[in-house]
Amino acid sequence: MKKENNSHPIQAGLFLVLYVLAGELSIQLGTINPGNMAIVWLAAGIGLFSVLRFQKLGIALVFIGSFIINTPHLFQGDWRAQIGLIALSGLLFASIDTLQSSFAAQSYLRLEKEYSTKLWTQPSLLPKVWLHVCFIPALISMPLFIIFMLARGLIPSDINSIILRATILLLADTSGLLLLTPLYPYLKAGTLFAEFRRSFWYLLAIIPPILLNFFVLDRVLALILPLMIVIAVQFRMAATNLGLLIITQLCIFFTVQGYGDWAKQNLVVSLLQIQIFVFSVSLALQYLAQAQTQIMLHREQLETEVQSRTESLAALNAELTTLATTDELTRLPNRREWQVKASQAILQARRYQQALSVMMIDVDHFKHINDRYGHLTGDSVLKTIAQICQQNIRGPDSAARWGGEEFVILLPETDQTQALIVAEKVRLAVAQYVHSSLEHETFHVTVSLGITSLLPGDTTLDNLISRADQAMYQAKAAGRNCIKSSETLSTNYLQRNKTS
Ligand SMILES: Nc1nc2c(ncn2[C@@H]2O[C@H](COP(=O)(O)OP(=O)(O)OP(=O)(O)O)[C@@H](O)[C@H]2O)c(=O)[nH]1
Repeated sequence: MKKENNSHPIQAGLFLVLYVLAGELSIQLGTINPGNMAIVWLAAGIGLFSVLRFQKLGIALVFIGSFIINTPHLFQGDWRAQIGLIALSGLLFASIDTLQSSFAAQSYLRLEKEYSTKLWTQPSLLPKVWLHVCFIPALISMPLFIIFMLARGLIPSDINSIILRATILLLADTSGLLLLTPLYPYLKAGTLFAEFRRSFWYLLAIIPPILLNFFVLDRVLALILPLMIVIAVQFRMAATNLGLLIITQLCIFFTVQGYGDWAKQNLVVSLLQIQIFVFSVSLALQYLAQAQTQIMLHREQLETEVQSRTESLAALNAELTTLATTDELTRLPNRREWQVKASQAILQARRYQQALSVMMIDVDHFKHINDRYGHLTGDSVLKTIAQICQQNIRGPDSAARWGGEEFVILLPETDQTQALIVAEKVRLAVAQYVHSSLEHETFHVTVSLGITSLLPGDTTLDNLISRADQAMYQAKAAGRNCIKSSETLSTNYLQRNKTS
């Protein structure tokens, strides 16, 4: 904040210098005499910047700047004799310039408030900016200048000469505003220099065709148009106006020096033609630059939209996949998902002649648990058993909810003996777990387990499921809370284990 305050007077001083330089450059490059009327009055644009940036101080800057530029050009003959009149004329000139800049700045702020960011991205708003910020302020100040200059005898009073000068004056002020106004948003954002650097080589490339036009062939000017179109499309508003500034200044300079196509005519007509050239080219290029900005913005919007939609679609897909493959209650893989995995595991086990076992688990007297403690407690029991199954298997194994109160476990690379050990771990863990009802009643639950292992004749998962199922029913028949294997060996092993 402090820095801003300190830099304020320095910045204001720089703007004053810039205003005077721009005005003097405009006068020195090409003027219509008598009357010292610049062809493109760049000071009008700098005046607009000053008022926009420094408000009241900016108005004072324009007044002082205009007085400094214009007063020396009002001297005619012996200045000592008419010093009072010259000073008064300088003050009047400065007042008209200040009025013009203030009016342009007010219109600019009004439009900016009305359209905010759209003001510089909507090509359809361009005519409005031209009219309100560039043309009307110039139109208001022009008659005042003409009347004043006629009164002081600074311009001829014949009607043709007045019309010509009025037109030149109007176009000069309008084009000064027109070329510089679009640069203000960049100046405000502090990105003008960066924009200039970005487009530097393209802007430099404009100069050779212009030199060629004025020194070698008169028609080469058309060459810069494709280049300017590229600049407008590639770099948009700031570079377009910087390019237009270069073109305009060089065209005025060389024409006044007597070079090129325009110079062959009457100089006044030549300069008028340059003004018209500036207008038509500016209109087309500024429109193109803004249309391109709009296309870019639309593309960015579309890209963001597509990206966010792709992301939400991916999230939705992931959710759908989870829903399609997971059991909602226990969060274990569901039957379909497990069947796919188990079928693949069987293929692999057969291919590499590896062992594989399947375990079927059924909760004992689950109907009774539901009836006694309620379905919510029954659900909680199923979730706990699912967790116990998960906790007692290894990474490559896979537990799933088969349906209702039944679970399955796939045990790749596991033979009958190893499968029995896993089954026993599950059985014991379930039997030892203390469940609690909603009414805080505690109870135990047991499971009956059937296991089977892959046999050479097993071509499908159904073979194993059906054997594991039968073994599980045998466990139920044998009094529940026990393990039965589809092979006699394991039955003996378990019976031995149970009695021990
Ligand atoms: N709470 C709850 N109950 C379920 C769920 N799925 C199935 N059940 C119940 O589980 C019970 C299974 O009963 P049965 O098939 O008669 O078997 P059981 O009572 O466990 O008897 P055995 O299997 O012979 O020991 C039925 O009452 C079903 O309503 C579930 O997701 N939540």
